[in-house]
Amino acid sequence: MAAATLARRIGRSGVAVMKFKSPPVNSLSLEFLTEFSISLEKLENNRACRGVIITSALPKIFSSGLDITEMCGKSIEHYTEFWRAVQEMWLRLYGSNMVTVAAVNGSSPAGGCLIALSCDYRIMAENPKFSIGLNEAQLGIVAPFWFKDTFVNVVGHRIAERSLQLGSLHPAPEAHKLGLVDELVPEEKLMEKAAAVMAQWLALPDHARQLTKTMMRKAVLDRLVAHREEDIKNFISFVSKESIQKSLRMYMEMLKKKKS
Ligand SMILES: CCCC/C=C/CC(=O)SCCNC(=O)CCNC(=O)[C@H](O)C(C)(C)COP(=O)(O)OP(=O)(O)OC[C@H]1O[C@@H](n2cnc3c(N)ncnc32)[C@H](O)[C@@H]1OP(=O)(O)O
Repeated sequence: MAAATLARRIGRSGVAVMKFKSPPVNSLSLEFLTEFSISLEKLENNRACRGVIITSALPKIFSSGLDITEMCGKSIEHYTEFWRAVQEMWLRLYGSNMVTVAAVNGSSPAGGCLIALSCDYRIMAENPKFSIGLNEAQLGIVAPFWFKDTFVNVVGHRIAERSLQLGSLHPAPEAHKLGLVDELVPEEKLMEKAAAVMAQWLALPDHARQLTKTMMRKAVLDRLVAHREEDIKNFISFVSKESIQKSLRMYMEMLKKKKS
């Protein structure tokens, strides 16, 4: 692949560390998503690997979510390929047999939040400037049902309903209070804590933990698998609307203006 987005390392403990490295903000482009899914598949098939810690190599940003330029002014074929790659990434991560720990060392809106939500445990740097949440509504777009299902499974229906409707990005302390992240630690302790949590989860017999995880997540995973093509059609029809294209363009302009 042209851009090296990820680094992987499997230690003697059977734990891989995956670091997102796609400057400037780890946005989830088609290339990034494809590389991420392939990396997950390789780790999944590697018997030496029992767990993965996902973090960012960039300062202040875990991931800025789906790459908005992939959803602006592109062909139907491109939207199809892109959305299939988003689905594939989620099916692999949410359905992983490995223990997955997100070490959230920066802001994590929308698709970035989905990645963290799809892990078994989330530890975030206790910096109130870092925020996390499914903010799709703020862009004038709607989080798909499987983003919503993943969110509900973590924080419960009421918190998810309010947070999704408002497109809230929660500063780290609030995210912790809502249960969106499991723990806050000083940024310099993040990886040490992630390794300790990982060791705790890996102390259990794999088969019992894996079957329990499958039992908890299967219904939500099966729902997307059963409606995958319909979900792609919905995405294309939604994102192709001129009103949605306009919202996305305006949002990108707002991001650029913010700088100047
Ligand atoms: C239609 C069905 C549902 C589809 C579901 C979609 C889910 C999604 O994930 S949508 C994406 C939602 N993401 C966001 O709302 C995040 C937007 N970005 C930010 O809020 C900020 O960039 C940041 C907090 C992540 C980082 O702020 P910082 O000040 O450090 O950097 P910036 O100057 O804002 O950005 C640098 C550079 O990157 C571009 N960029 C940022 N985010 C994205 C993105 N998600 N996709 C594409 N490009 C992005 C930004 O425009 C800047 O570009 P330039 O340097 O060219 O100006």
